[in-house]
Amino acid sequence: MGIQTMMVIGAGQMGSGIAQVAATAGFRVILNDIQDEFIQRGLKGIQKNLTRDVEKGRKTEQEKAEILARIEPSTDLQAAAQTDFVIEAIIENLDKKAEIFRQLDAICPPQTILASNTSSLPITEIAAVTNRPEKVIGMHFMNPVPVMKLIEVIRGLATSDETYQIVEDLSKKMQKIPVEVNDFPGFISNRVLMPMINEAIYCVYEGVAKPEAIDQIMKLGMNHPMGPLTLADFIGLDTCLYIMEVLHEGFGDSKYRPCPLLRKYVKAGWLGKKSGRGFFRYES
Ligand SMILES: CC(=O)CC(=O)SCCNC(=O)CCNC(=O)[C@H](O)C(C)(C)COP(=O)(O)OP(=O)(O)OC[C@H]1O[C@@H](n2cnc3c(N)ncnc32)[C@H](O)[C@@H]1OP(=O)(O)O
Ligand SMILES: NC(=O)C1=CN([C@@H]2O[C@H](COP(=O)(O)OP(=O)(O)OC[C@H]3O[C@@H](n4cnc5c(N)ncnc54)[C@H](OP(=O)(O)O)[C@@H]3O)[C@@H](O)[C@H]2O)C=CC1
Repeated sequence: MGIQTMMVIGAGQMGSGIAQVAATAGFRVILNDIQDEFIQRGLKGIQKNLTRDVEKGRKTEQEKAEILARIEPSTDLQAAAQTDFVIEAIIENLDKKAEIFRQLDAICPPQTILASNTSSLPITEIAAVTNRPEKVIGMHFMNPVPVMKLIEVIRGLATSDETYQIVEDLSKKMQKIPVEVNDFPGFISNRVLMPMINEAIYCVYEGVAKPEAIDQIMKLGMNHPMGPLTLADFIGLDTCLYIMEVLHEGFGDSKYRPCPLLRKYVKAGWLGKKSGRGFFRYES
């Protein structure tokens, strides 16, 4: 199956990054969100990244213009009827994702593959709301999408070999490296990463050290490019909390309990970099 047109649903930090790499790989991309304002914000980010590529001599002005011209904004989910492939990147909420997949199943032609960029939610359950579970798969990009090489590809219980192969080929076409995992809460990436971040938050909560010190220890001592609290702010504290809740509920093990300080920050609207404040402060 030759993929020509894809839809990316959710123009937040992940969706806009995915649209950028897909358009750069030559695909026509319909970038969908509930409000045009969010799409315009996503497009602005893509434009900024491409301008930096031009300034650094990695792309020409013409290539930049061609990539941007391949991205079409749309607030109408019905536009998915024209697509061969859909990647959903809305907020990390099972009911909201299931609702989108239910609608997509009714809108899209039967051959269209429906992928989710979920960080932790069960692909098998998302697939089960559709009449095409063999064509539903997890395609988990890492943040920042234009930079990070990995795509964690998650096979739901019913995902077919053909669907897996198409996603593996597509990932390579987007200059990424796909790695296959099975469908368990948090998959591999966030089952390993998020408890470390949660533990770093417990260290703040218990007054073991200041956020700056915790990050410095992990950067200088473990060679992490970002400390865990800066990384949590970068991912989004709401997303971190949702993922911890999925791990906690999915495994029923208290070792995954989200730190109360994480809950408090999210309730206060301190979502990290995207809201201007999390463990650290950011200028918009
Ligand atoms: C939650 C989940 O479900 C899964 C996840 O995604 S978990 C998060 C996974 N991501 C990480 O762990 C990221 C950890 N951090 C890093 O790797 C690095 O800090 C970083 C790549 C983000 C930035 O690197 P840095 O060396 O500190 O900064 P900087 O020199 O500004 O950037 C390095 C390059 O990345 C690019 N870059 C940085 N941030 C970017 C962004 N948001 N978008 C696009 N490009 C970006 C820069 O342009 C620069 O490119 P060139 O050198 O080619 O010009
Ligand atoms: N942040 C990260 O580091 C990573 C996140 N992910 C996953 O990617 C997904 C998106 O995360 P991220 O980009 O960070 O989140 P953001 O909050 O940046 O973006 C989510 C976007 O989806 C929009 N949205 C919400 N509901 C709908 C809907 N029904 N239809 C269309 N658009 C909708 C939101 O609009 P509004 O603002 O109005 O809600 C927002 O623009 C999540 O599943 C997350 O777990 C995966 C890898 C890494």
